[in-house]
Amino acid sequence: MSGEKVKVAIVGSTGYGGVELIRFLLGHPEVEIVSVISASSAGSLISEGFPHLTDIVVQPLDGVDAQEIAAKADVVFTATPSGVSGKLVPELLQVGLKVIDLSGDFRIKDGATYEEWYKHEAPEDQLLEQAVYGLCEINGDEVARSTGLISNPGCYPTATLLGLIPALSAGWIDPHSIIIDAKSGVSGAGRGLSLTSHYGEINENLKVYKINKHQHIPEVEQSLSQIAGEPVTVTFTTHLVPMTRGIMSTMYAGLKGDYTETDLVELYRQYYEGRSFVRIREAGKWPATKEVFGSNYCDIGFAVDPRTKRVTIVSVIDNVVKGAAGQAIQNLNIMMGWDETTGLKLSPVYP
Ligand SMILES: NC(=O)C1=CN([C@@H]2O[C@H](COP(=O)(O)OP(=O)(O)OC[C@H]3O[C@@H](n4cnc5c(N)ncnc54)[C@H](OP(=O)(O)O)[C@@H]3O)[C@@H](O)[C@H]2O)C=CC1
Ligand SMILES: CC(=O)N[C@@H](CCC(=O)OP(=O)(O)O)C(=O)O
Repeated sequence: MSGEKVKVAIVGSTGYGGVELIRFLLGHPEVEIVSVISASSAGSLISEGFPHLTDIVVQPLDGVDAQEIAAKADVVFTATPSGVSGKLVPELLQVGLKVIDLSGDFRIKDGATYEEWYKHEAPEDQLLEQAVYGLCEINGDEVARSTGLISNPGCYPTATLLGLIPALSAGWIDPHSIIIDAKSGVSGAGRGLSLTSHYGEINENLKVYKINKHQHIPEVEQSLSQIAGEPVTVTFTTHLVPMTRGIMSTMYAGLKGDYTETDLVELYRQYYEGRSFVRIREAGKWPATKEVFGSNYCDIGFAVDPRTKRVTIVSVIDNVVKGAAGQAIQNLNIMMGWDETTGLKLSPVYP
């Protein structure tokens, strides 16, 4: 491999976010994966747990050691659970690594709010301040100027914020009327075993969970409040659906004028002009999760009800790609000054 490639390491490489990072980074022309890391399986091959990577990833898993990672890599992705990232990331920054963290630990700027929703200690204020919230299409400029810590957005917030921000920022919707009804496939819960994602519990079932208690609520409210210039609260309800990948966020808001679906399509197409990964459906057409499966796209469609003066916005992503690994690589691309689509130009898997 070329010595000029950027050397990357992946902590949490044995999780769903980690293996998806491997899948995309193997095809990325500017990077070399120098270390795949596991806290529990160091020394073994990743293909023991993931046979689909047999003969593809042949280097044994490394242990979690900041100095060793820094000796090999320039950039490290931490695809680790919340609570774990909060403790590990400061060590990685201290040894000079650039870090892209996939957990929720550095997304909330206010430590007390983080502790209220995540139920464990927040990282230091200085790091929360330093972390750039990497919602690429909205904060790309900040990502490009980052000093070394990117906090990758949550899966639900990515679909939701990309769906709401253009209308909110144009002043077309009432910030106090927003209701979000979001649905996710089970891979959103990670690879760990739990009764919730057990086949017999999820197959032929539709479950609502964490009503008014979901940890992504303050993340969504933080961004919407910044855009609106005033505190915004949302009703946010999450559901688990019997599929592996995919998020659909269906959002309802009161319209502040007689805007049509065609107006919304035009507004959003202008807002996301030049951004390859957001696709706006024409008036009267709505996206489905299969239309983004395995890809870094976020597809958005609208319906306006003139009777209720409300708009319904439908936004879909693949939670493991645009909601995690794909957006993390998009952030790497922007941080390094590469085209944001580098290594990510895969069309969705269909059917
Ligand atoms: N799945 C998704 O759709 C999304 C996930 N996220 C976030 O991304 C992160 C990773 O998620 P996901 O891959 O789904 O989770 P998984 O549960 O599938 O994987 C997490 C990985 O973290 C590793 N890990 C656990 N404890 C430690 C530790 N103490 N030190 C180092 N590594 C550890 C584990 O590997 P090992 O024991 O081998 O080290 C495990 O493979 C989480 O914070 C999650 O919330 C964000 C958006 C979407
Ligand atoms: C289906 C499912 O269980 N999804 C998870 C998403 C977790 C996640 O991505 O967590 P952070 O973004 O906060 O790190 C959940 O709802 O908690």
